[in-house]
Amino acid sequence: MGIPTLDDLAVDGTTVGVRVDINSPLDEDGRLADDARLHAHVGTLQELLDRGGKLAVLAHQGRPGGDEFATLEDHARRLGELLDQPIEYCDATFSAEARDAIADLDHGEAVLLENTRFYSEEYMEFPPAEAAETFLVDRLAPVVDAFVNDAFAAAHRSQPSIVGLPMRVDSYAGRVMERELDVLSNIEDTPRPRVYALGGAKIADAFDVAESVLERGLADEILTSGMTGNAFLAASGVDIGQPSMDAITDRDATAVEQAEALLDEYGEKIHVPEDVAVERDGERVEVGIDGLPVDAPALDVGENTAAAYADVFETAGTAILNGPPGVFEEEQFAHGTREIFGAATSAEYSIVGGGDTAASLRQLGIEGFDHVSTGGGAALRLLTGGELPAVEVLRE
Ligand SMILES: Nc1ncnc2c1ncn2[C@@H]1O[C@H](COP(=O)(O)OP(=O)(O)OP(=O)(O)O)[C@@H](O)[C@H]1O
Ligand SMILES: O=C(O)[C@H](O)COP(=O)(O)O
Repeated sequence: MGIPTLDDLAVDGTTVGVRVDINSPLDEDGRLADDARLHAHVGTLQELLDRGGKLAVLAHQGRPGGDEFATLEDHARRLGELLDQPIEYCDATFSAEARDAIADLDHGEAVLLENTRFYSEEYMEFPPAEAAETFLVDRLAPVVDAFVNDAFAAAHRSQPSIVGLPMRVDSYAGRVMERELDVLSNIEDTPRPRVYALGGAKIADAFDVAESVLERGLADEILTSGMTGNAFLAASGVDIGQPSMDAITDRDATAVEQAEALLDEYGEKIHVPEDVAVERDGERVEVGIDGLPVDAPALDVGENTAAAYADVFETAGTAILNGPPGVFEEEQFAHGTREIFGAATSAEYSIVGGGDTAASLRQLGIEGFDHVSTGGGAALRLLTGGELPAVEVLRE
């Protein structure tokens, strides 16, 4: 992998800054609604604690002004439960109070510092050398002996706690980062045929993935669903109806043209839904292509599409999933997600990327994947052949 890992770090007795990504959905009371990302970092944190580290843990939650912009107090409580030892919470990130909390740590103890994004610089993107001069880095670099970046899900952000600290402190990839890079940087070594199931509502991201993996010869089949599938259906010449078209063009005004261009060039590899499901009088109603257009948005693929896609996975070497096939949050439109994602586990090797995609698996209780990435945007960046600033700076 070419970057230092925890195997290269002499932990005992040292103070280690650890960047994790525990950015999570919150409920109406601002409490954690899902702790999957906290679970993911338990291995790295436990290892560092067991090896005698004093851990200053850094993380962000939400975006300034957003509903999920919140303190990390509840995260510290939950991390303590998961690690079976109290994790101190400090309501400061790099002030004297935070630095004192770090200085007071004993071997095998950890403090979770406050949401890094409470400080404006942490929500800006900088080249690493400039990030190294920010206040957060300037104040924290002198009080840690080493830095471990385990925040794969934020590795596409060139922000101070991600790219600035490694410019000033000896730095290492944590176990989550190491595993994600091992899997997602080596897609070309996975068994064929390689099938990508691209759904969800981030149509532009799905097109980027499709274009990149088709151009690079990585994809043998692409199964389109969700709003992405609706756009491909429209691009294939089917009148899907105004409500579905509006939903697509609200997201991306040129979506249908982009889908047309992909179909023109790679049509034989791209599967388009053959039926959809809409809501009528509160009920799920299946509509075949012949029944389109309809005056309601298509919120799921239909049963025939789900069955056809499930068949493709029967003989797949690798299944790569990004974006749920329907509005799985509503039970009546979860059918496509349940069937298609459920069938994907029959591929020899299966990988899941995307925050909502992973959440859909947990919600529907679908298990058996070889790798469920903690990352959304970061995983996509790797799947489309891009570089991650957090990783580049660990190489230096
Ligand atoms: N036909 C559809 N119409 C509208 N929304 C849909 C449809 N199918 C799926 N969705 C919605 O897509 C959303 C998830 O799509 P998204 O592309 O954001 O997934 P993701 O890549 O896993 O997530 P993220 O990028 O946030 O990590 C879900 O909330 C789901 O309800
Ligand atoms: O959830 C994510 O994708 C990461 O935590 C990064 O969050 P951001 O998109 O708000 O930078």
